[in-house]
Amino acid sequence: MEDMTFVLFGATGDLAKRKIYPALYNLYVEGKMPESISVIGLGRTELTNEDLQAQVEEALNEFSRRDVQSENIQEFLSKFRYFIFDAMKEESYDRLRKYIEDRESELGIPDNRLFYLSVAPRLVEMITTQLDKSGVSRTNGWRRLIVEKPFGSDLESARELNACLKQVFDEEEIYRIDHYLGKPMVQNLESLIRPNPILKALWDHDQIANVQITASETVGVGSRASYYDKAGAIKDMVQNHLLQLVMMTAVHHEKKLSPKQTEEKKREIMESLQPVEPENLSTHVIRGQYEEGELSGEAVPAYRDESGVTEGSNNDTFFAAKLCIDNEYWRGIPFYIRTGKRMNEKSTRIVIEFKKDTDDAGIVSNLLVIQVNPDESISLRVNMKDNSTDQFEPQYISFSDNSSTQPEAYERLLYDGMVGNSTYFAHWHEVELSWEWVQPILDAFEQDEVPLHFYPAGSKGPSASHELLEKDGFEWN
Ligand SMILES: NC(=O)C1=CN([C@@H]2O[C@H](COP(=O)(O)OP(=O)(O)OC[C@H]3O[C@@H](n4cnc5c(N)ncnc54)[C@H](OP(=O)(O)O)[C@@H]3O)[C@@H](O)[C@H]2O)C=CC1
Ligand SMILES: O=C1O[C@H](COP(=O)(O)O)[C@@H](O)[C@H](O)[C@H]1O
Repeated sequence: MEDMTFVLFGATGDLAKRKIYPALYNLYVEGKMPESISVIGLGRTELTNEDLQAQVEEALNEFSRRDVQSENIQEFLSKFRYFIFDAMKEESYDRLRKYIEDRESELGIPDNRLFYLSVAPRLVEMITTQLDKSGVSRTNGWRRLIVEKPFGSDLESARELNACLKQVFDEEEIYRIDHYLGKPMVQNLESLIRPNPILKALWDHDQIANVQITASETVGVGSRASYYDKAGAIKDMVQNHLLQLVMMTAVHHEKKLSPKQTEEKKREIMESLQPVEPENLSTHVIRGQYEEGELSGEAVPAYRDESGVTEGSNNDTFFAAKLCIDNEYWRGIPFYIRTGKRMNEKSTRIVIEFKKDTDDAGIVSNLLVIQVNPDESISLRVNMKDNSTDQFEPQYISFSDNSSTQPEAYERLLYDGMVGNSTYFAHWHEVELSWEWVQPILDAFEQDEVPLHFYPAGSKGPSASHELLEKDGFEWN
């Protein structure tokens, strides 16, 4: 890997502490870092280099999947420098350029620069424009920009943001993070299907009855009401993570695909995704919000009673929909997606339900269950006869790998960013097409044209989401 400077905007923030520092540390321990790297953390808070290094160490102790090793921690921390920086002040950028250049000379490294914008979306345009104007991003070596979610707050703002980034960086240099693409099981989808003819042969509308993608959470809005009450599940989870899971599941892997081919296939999936017709909005889309309820034996408040939520808010904390992909593989096969906060379980999974070819008593459809989160497993539901009762009973053939040695999503994505592999980042066309699919639904939510269904906290979501599948003769698995 080439030596570089890693410029972290938002070095004092929550994401840096919980995800970025642990990811960098684990990469370092595994030897997946450049020989020589300059990490420059930026923020307005007045810190010294030593203060930042102490904060990084504290974050590692709290959040790293691997215990901090006394023999290497000092060397790791010595790579970090802190630079006091206000993104809104133009003069900060000239000073930053000089600071980066001085450190590059000190370490004798080339001007390869990775800019990670772990800051509020409102700062992204200003930072990108000023990086160019000040020359910070004009390098002889390579330069890359990692941008956090959310990427825009609707179709128009996403296009504006992208236009701004494109004035400075080429698409190949922009790495839009969607941490679901960093999850090992999502990255393994291709290697699950392609080398297994038994699955590859079944991966289309002749054999599959429906696909179900669930991302349920037990947490509520927590302390994020100021953001979440405007975003809702649709912007927070659906426009990005769930639609990425749809793309990754629907891509066909007849042969090994190059990153570019994967990108094109994902784009084709989104182009084939049918918009929800206005007359189907209230039947194919379910908007929900949690009421008070119980989780792990504890009473939890209704969304509307959570701190920071607007009184009488109609924000969606649950979203389910029926999607149709009109291409040769998936025509006629519904994809059902759902996500919600304050559900009965934390689980992200992709379930492929196969068609039944007999209605014999006790026979159930075969299911391939790909558990993405929190545990990773693959299981296949098959029909087995119980010899003692002579009845069919569903049985599961399962494989799971829950070892803590697996690199986490941010580790994988940061590594890819450092080596310049953008396969598991969201490319602009995917992001734009996702917003295009979501936008009419967002508009309908804003106009209150889609009913809001309430569900008790700790439940499986509103009954309307179950009816969505029952109408088609299915149920959520
Ligand atoms: N936290 C999370 O779990 C997740 C976060 N994200 C995204 O990551 C990004 C960062 O989130 P998070 O870390 O939670 O946010 P925080 O509010 O915790 O941190 C914001 C960071 O931005 C810095 N900052 C704010 N204003 C300025 C400024 N004018 N100039 C320079 N630095 C500034 C702050 O530093 P200082 O105050 O010192 O200036 C701080 O380091 C956001 O886009 C968020 O949507 C995405 C997924 C999950
Ligand atoms: O991006 C987000 O994801 C988390 C859920 O992520 P997971 O990896 O725990 O499944 C969600 O809680 C959060 O609201 C959202 O912003």
